[in-house]
Amino acid sequence: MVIMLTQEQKFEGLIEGILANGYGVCDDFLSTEEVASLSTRFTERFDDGNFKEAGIGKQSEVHQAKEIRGDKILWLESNSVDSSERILLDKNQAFVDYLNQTCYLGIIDAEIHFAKYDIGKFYRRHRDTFQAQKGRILSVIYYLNSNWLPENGGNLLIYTQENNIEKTISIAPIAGRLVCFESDKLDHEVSETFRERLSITGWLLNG
Ligand SMILES: O=C(O)CCC(=O)C(=O)O
Ligand SMILES: [Fe+2]
Repeated sequence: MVIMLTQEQKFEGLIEGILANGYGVCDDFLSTEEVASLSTRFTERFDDGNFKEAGIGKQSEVHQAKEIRGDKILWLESNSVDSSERILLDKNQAFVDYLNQTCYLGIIDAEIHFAKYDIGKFYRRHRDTFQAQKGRILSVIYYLNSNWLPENGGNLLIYTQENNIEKTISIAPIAGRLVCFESDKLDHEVSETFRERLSITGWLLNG
């Protein structure tokens, strides 16, 4: 039997995960139709030619960054009027409102980008609050990859501590899934992908 969760139950599940383990995972956070609409928009915007190689700090460091991360990104405008982008921005905002109401996180803004990893690309182990990225409290990643198979690689690896022993959690970037974790607490990486991998990554900011 398929159990359909309400949006509120999905938010609760994510928050429980973060409190218990440091990260939350919610499948079907985006519906099949929403994934399709966002994927089409993603491709349109990529084809416009405005995606940039992602950096790891200042723009001048993009060159060295290639050893560390290989994705191409495009930032979303928070006031976008595109209907597909609004689906994502409004759902993200609904989650922010719920977090603020129930956990008093004081989130006042979000920065969100499309990210495309071509075959052979990866993002080495890192934390999301390096250098000037203060104010990031939660990282959110929405995945858009239908029919993702284990042999496609490209997993999000999250490193957690259990009784001082490091544990690696491997999460596949499957369509509709949202992963959320505290930006300053968890090391994570994207393992090499063997298929084009599309996602939308955001940071919820309290300053
Ligand atoms: O795409 C992912 O699974 C993680 C991406 C990531 O860690 C980042 O952009 O900082
Ligand atoms: Fe990250």
